[in-house]
Amino acid sequence: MTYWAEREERAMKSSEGAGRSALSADRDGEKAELNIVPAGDPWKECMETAVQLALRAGQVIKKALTEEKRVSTKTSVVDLVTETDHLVEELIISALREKFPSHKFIGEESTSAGSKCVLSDSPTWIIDPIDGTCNFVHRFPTVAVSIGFAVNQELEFGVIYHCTNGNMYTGRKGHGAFCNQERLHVTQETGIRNAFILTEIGPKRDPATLKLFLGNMEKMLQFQAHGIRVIGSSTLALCHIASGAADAYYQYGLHCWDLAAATVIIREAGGVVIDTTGGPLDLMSCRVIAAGTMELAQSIAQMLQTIDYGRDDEN
Ligand SMILES: O=P(O)(O)O[C@H]1[C@H](O)[C@@H](O)[C@H](O)[C@H](O)[C@@H]1O
Ligand SMILES: [Mg+2]
Ligand SMILES: [Mg+2]
Repeated sequence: MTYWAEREERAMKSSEGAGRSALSADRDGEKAELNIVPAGDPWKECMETAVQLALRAGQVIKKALTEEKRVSTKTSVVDLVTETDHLVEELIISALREKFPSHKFIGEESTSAGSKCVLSDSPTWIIDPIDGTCNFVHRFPTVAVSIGFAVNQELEFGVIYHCTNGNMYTGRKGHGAFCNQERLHVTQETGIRNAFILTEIGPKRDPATLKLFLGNMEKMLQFQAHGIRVIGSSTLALCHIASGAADAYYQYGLHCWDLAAATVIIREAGGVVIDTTGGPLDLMSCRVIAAGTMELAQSIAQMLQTIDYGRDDEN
């Protein structure tokens, strides 16, 4: 059992059930003996709370994975959402609002319900309650909860919890990135040839989009990339870049709540996260390239045909 799974079990035993916020687990003496949050960190308490809430959310998601689900669709017939997505987002945001009433929140399902997706200078939590909902609906165990945090529009830390294998990925600006207790480092691959590349399909399935998506994959393979994989969770795919399990990731059609936490984790693992044009990352642009090296990221940028998914902050 992983370190975090053991902690999760202890947290569960010290509280009355998954419904209680992680904060009460804290109050029951399950103080997080976290060594991933450096001393004197101004956002220490926030990051510790994020880890506790990710553990709590992970319990709810893991339990619901094999249960019957009520599934509905959002922007397309393959863009799925369940009652657990809503429950988990409400659990996380209500607990954070209670502890940090002046903070702002961007959540995938709140945004989908019409909340404005705007990143101000206020301390802002950027949350994907279940990343990999299509996987979740099909009981495919690659699902995560992602909690990012920004202040003055700068990403400060990220927490991504793999709900079924217990891997807790964390990154704090200027203090490194970890998976459980292990420090993360990206690869040093510089060329597409021999690279192991991850991507995601995105929710559009019209013929023109599919042609562009498959065309981009074809180009990578023509340049003799060793492999391309689509795992159905952009945040966990991005964590694989941070851990060195893959060399690069690109996608059109993800969102700021897929990117926020993972961007800190990759950068703190020594990697780069940029726009698909090769310029600086635009968190709201619904597109990204991440890689262990800037050379590899730029090579991919030169290759890609753009797929337009609009912006998170345009509505
Ligand atoms: O909707 P969730 O939170 O499951 O996020 C997924 C996106 O919906 C996909 O478009 C995208 O392709 C990725 O799979 C991403 O993880
Ligand atoms: Mg989601
Ligand atoms: Mg997502």
